[in-house]
Amino acid sequence: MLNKSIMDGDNPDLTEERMKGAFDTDKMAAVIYGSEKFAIRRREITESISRIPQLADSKPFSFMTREEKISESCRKLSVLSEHWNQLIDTNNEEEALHLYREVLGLEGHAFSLHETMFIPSLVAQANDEQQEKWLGRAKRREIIGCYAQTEMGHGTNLRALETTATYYPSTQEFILHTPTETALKWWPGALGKSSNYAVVVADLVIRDTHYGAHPFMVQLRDEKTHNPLPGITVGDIGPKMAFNGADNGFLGFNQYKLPRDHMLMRHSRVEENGTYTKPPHAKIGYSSMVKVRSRMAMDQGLFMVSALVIAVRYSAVRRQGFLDDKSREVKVLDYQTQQHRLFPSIARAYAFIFCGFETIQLYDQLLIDVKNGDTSGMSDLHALTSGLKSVVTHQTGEGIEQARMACGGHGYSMASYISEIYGVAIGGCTYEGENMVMLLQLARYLVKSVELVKTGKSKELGPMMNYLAEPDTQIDLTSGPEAYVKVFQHAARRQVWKATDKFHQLMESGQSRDIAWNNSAVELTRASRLHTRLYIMETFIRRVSSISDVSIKKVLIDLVNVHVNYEVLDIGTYALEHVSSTQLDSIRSQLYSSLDTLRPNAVSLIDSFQISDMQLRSVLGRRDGHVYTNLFEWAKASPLNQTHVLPSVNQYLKPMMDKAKL
Ligand SMILES: CC(C)(COP(=O)(O)OP(=O)(O)OC[C@H]1O[C@@H](n2cnc3c(N)ncnc32)[C@H](O)[C@@H]1OP(=O)(O)O)[C@@H](O)C(=O)NCCC(=O)NCCSC(=O)CCCC(=O)O
Ligand SMILES: Cc1cc2nc3c(=O)[nH]c(=O)nc-3n(C[C@H](O)[C@H](O)[C@H](O)COP(=O)(O)OP(=O)(O)OC[C@H]3O[C@@H](n4cnc5c(N)ncnc54)[C@H](O)[C@@H]3O)c2cc1C
Repeated sequence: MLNKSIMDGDNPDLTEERMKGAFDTDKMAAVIYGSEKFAIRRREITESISRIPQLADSKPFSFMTREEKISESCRKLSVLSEHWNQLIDTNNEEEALHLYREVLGLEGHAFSLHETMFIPSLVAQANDEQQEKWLGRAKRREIIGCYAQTEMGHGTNLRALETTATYYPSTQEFILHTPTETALKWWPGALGKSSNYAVVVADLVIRDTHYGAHPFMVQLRDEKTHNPLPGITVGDIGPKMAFNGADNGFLGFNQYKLPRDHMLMRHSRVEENGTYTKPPHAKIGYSSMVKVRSRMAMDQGLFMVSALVIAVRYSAVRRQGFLDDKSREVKVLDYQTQQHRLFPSIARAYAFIFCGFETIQLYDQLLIDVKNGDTSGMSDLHALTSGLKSVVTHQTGEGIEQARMACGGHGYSMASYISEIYGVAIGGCTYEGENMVMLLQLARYLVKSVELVKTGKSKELGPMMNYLAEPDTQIDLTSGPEAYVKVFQHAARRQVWKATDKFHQLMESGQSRDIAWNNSAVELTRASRLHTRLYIMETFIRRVSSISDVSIKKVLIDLVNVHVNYEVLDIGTYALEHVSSTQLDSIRSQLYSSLDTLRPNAVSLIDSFQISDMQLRSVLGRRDGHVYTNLFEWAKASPLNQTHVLPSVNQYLKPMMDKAKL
């Protein structure tokens, strides 16, 4: 049995698909999750969780109010705390994240930011004594922390943050203060009601000099009563588009005193007498953001996969209309339009996850380098992750929305759960740096790279930038995926140079740097997107080439073929400057035949992610494929169906109709 999720009693249409798969889904899971060991651990953790009944949802999540969702996740966290050490290796971040995803899903919970930003901030920014004091407590979950940076008035422009941390040598204390309404911290996840500590980013002020954003470890609530401490105003910012199991919060300080050693001092310091030592790199305080951005390709890939698991399984059991055989309706997955809607996203999801592995490793390496005093890799990783987070969040949003539409009417129902996945995923277009802003950060790096080439310093180009210095060459599209990489290189190079030239010309014409930049910004963001998509394609091909298992490699090459053909067509207007319209026609034909080739493996490709029903929370996407029975059961469980006649009918509708009868 190659697809390990074949079970007796499953919908035969899905079983048929799983039998068709030409590769072993466990082996594919090992490729997806980076190692056989981790793929096995994932399955073991999922299996162990399923044996703890208290970790199951107490009722369908879609029927819960915000309060119920928050209470349910807290209940599960308290159950988890009894089992933590048996379930996972607590020092393994990936195992912990898998456990959270399985048990708590994606709508947020009290520890969402604790693991992803609070602890990483302490790890990267606190000095040894501070880590001694807080890290153990945080890791043991004696305290709950979050990351409070964004304010009501400013999220992007960190230099304009208004919350001040003013140092007074006389008392050796900082005074944290919120001078205006717009200075209220606004948005931080798990801040409103759950966290009792926060890493707060505030403008450091010493003797009237403003040193800009610095991180501080701040206690927000009493550890015994959980009440806010005097001088602190904290609360929930209200319901959001999605993520409503999370208490994103607001936070204000009224002359709140903080001991000197609560500024995180690994990189910058304030001495007792107020002497300030600046960090070895100006942006080192931004590392918690780079950490999360470096994870986003992986996380977003998994969001996209969740939607695709639902849409592809559903498409394999949904029968509507006829092709050749007029005696039986076809699975909608057999329609070319359906495949075109879904398969390129499957390819992107694989590509994002492979990119995610690279950037996570690059961040881990950077952390070590920075600890050893070497900050030279910071700009490269900042540029890479800025572009990547922007492109993957945007494309993930597009892919999930297509997946929803691919499920027809039932996709629109919360039974599919796709709208929640969509809402959560597209939050990523905004958080951790608004996408346009981050594309422009990468653009700075691209422009500088062109300037190096122009001034004969190509040798100093950073990783992935050499193609900017290379001349255009003839492209032979029959030479395999590398030819498509060449198309992307040509297109990205041309756009990067074009945007840079425009920026330079505007400055030469007398515009200031900032105005010239703004007037070139759309072209610059286009350059950043093309560059990033080139990186994604190259990484995908590189990863697939390194695989030795023949059956796995074969299907992944099929997926690469879908990817490269689709991507080149998708940048048609740029590609046309390098390939002819006849060549584009032939790419189109190849795309259609690659969709056809992939078709038998579609279900196995998404099954390979081994996302449990518990995590998926989708009635439509369940592994067993009994869509209609499951859907009816779910609808019957709706709170509206617990009584035949709603009170609102008796109170309003009936009297209204009765009156009309008179
Ligand atoms: C846009 C910038 C980067 C601008 O910063 P700035 O200090 O004003 O910079 P500038 O003077 O314009 O200079 C730019 C320069 O600073 C460099 N730089 C910027 N960031 C980094 C970095 N992380 N590492 C290394 N270098 C960095 C850039 O490369 C530029 O270098 P250059 O001047 O070109 O040589 C910054 O303000 C920023 O990062 N804004 C985005 C804010 C953000 O991401 N907030 C996230 C809040 S937490 C959150 O959302 C959590 C959600 C998680 C969840 O819910 O799961
Ligand atoms: C779900 C969610 C969770 C979050 N969690 C946290 C958290 O845990 N902690 C935390 O501190 N924050 C958090 N945030 C806040 C988030 O990081 C910010 O909202 C984000 O950085 C964007 O900043 P902004 O809101 O100021 O947007 P703005 O910058 O006001 O964006 C508005 C528009 O202005 C444009 N714009 C702004 N500046 C420029 C520029 N220089 N050039 C061109 N265009 C520009 C943007 O592109 C955008 O179109 C969260 C937000 C969300 C949605």
